Amino acid sequence: MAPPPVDPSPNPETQHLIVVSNRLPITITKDAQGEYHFKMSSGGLVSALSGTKKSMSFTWIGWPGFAIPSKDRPIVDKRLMEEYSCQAVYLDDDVADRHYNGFSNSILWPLFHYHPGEMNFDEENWLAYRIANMRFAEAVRQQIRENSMVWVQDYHLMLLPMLLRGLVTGPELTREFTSYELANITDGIESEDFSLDSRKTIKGVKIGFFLHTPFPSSEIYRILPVRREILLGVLYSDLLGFHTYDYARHFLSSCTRILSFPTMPNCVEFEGRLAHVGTFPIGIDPSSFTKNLEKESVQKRIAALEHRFDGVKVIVGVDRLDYIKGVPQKLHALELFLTQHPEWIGKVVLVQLAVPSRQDVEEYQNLRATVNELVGRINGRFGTVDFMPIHFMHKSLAFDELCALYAVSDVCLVTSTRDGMNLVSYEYVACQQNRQGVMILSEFAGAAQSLNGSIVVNPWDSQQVADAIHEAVTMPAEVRAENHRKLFKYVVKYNSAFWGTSFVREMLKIVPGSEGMLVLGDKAGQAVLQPANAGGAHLPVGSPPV
Ligand SMILES: O=P(O)(O)OC[C@H]1O[C@H](O[C@H]2O[C@H](CO)[C@@H](O)[C@H](O)[C@H]2O)[C@H](O)[C@@H](O)[C@@H]1O
Ligand SMILES: O=c1ccn([C@@H]2O[C@H](COP(=O)(O)OP(=O)(O)O)[C@@H](O)[C@H]2O)c(=O)[nH]1
Repeated sequence: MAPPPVDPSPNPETQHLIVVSNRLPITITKDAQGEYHFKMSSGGLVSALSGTKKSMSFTWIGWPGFAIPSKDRPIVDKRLMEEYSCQAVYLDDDVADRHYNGFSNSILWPLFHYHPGEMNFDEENWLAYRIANMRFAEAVRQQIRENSMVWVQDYHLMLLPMLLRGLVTGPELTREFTSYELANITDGIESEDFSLDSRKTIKGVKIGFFLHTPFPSSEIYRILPVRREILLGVLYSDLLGFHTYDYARHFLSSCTRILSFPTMPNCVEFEGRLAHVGTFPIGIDPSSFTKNLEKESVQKRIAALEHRFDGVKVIVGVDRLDYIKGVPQKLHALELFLTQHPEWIGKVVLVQLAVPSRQDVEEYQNLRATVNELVGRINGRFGTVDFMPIHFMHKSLAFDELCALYAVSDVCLVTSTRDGMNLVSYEYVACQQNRQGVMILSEFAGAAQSLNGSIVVNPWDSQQVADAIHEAVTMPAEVRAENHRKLFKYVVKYNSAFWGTSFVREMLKIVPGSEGMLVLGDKAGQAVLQPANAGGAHLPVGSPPV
């Protein structure tokens, strides 16, 4: 079967793209009068994809974040589609809770961030994960047409590529292995909406998947009781993207060790098809920060903060209150620094913003107590009537305030014990054109592979982090300027639009078979496999790791 001709200059700007993520990028609220309000949300994935939106048109499908009664759904759906090009996936409260808190954030999240001790595997939560993924598959199917490109985001939706592939491939083209695996995932789940009986072939559909978290070493990954199902779930994608080369490499070795599938450096071969694997480091939309800093109100706020912290070096920390962000490690290092350098007491403050996150999950509640205690202890030890070394806020900040805080800070301190990328480090660099502050970055954040010009530290080594704080607050202006120049150049060039368009361009280069699979030839039922991009180096696509 000859592959259809490929457009030699694929153009992401004209592509029909369906983005699917757990959360919609819109925060929906209902007031006392029963009226609905819609607002663009904040957060890493939202900011990255908002940048992409400038250069591509897409429909975004996701969960609205809370239960919306059936009678209200038509009006919500209408506004979402007309004003934001979005479609909601409605989940029952119990399914939503078990899918998000129970499976995604209590099993996959801790495991992917090397915290197997925090992992609580539970069959009910696994069932909810499968149900939620099926609901998403059904919602996406409503939008799919011939040659659609579907781009699935993150660990909440790792079964979706397989379920979608099942829905857009007619029974006549579905191989036995796939039928068996689909039955395994959907087994025992009654659904009016999701029925494999109604599947039919829709030609040219391409499916991409991007993981925003790390993919752990196969030695950690293999702990997962449903390790096979999750790997197979994403392998039905045409292109799988990761932030760093290491995450991609870990994924490939898990495919070899757990599934015994043949892998090449940039793809996995199975079921007569190829799943391509690539590295696409995400970025931010730097202009949204630089432009915001020009606003008069933000300039006034910067002046007020500079006055407030006159003569004091400000270290900023901006983290969701998550155990992966290494906030206790950061506090220990600050304590050590102040102990070893008492001359800096009263002259350095840490402004730590801890954004509330996933508060229904027990580990997050425990972390809050630990952090509160540490902040109290350090402030009690080094604080005076006039001065507190840590300004701690457990809240989220408005964008203007966040930009002003980034801009007035002399140092940004990121001590994540694992972090897929860490966009805060990029945002800090974007806001530092005037001050040219110092970026201290954990080697365990994906960003450390790209942000050349930072001081890279091991957050578990308190002495090293304390030394880095000292180096940062005493760094000569010309060294700061040179480091910032490199960092800023990188952040501007490898921005979120670059990330999004690079991924889509790679998808466009892949040649689908008539059934949307990457089979380039078929002899007597035996697939003849060739990489869609002969010699194509999907590793790395974005920028070379520094
Ligand atoms: O939606 P939440 O549960 O509140 O969590 C917020 C996001 O957290 C995770 O972010 C990751 O994606 C960032 C962008 O690629 C990356 O920089 C960061 O290192 C990751 O932790 C999660 O993966 C997102 O889905 C959540 O929206
Ligand atoms: O009060 C705040 C402070 C920060 N952020 C944003 O949260 C994102 C954090 O992304 P990152 O990749 O650093 O980590 P994640 O929280 O996604 O794991 C950044 O875009 C921040 O600007 C936010 O939404 N509200």
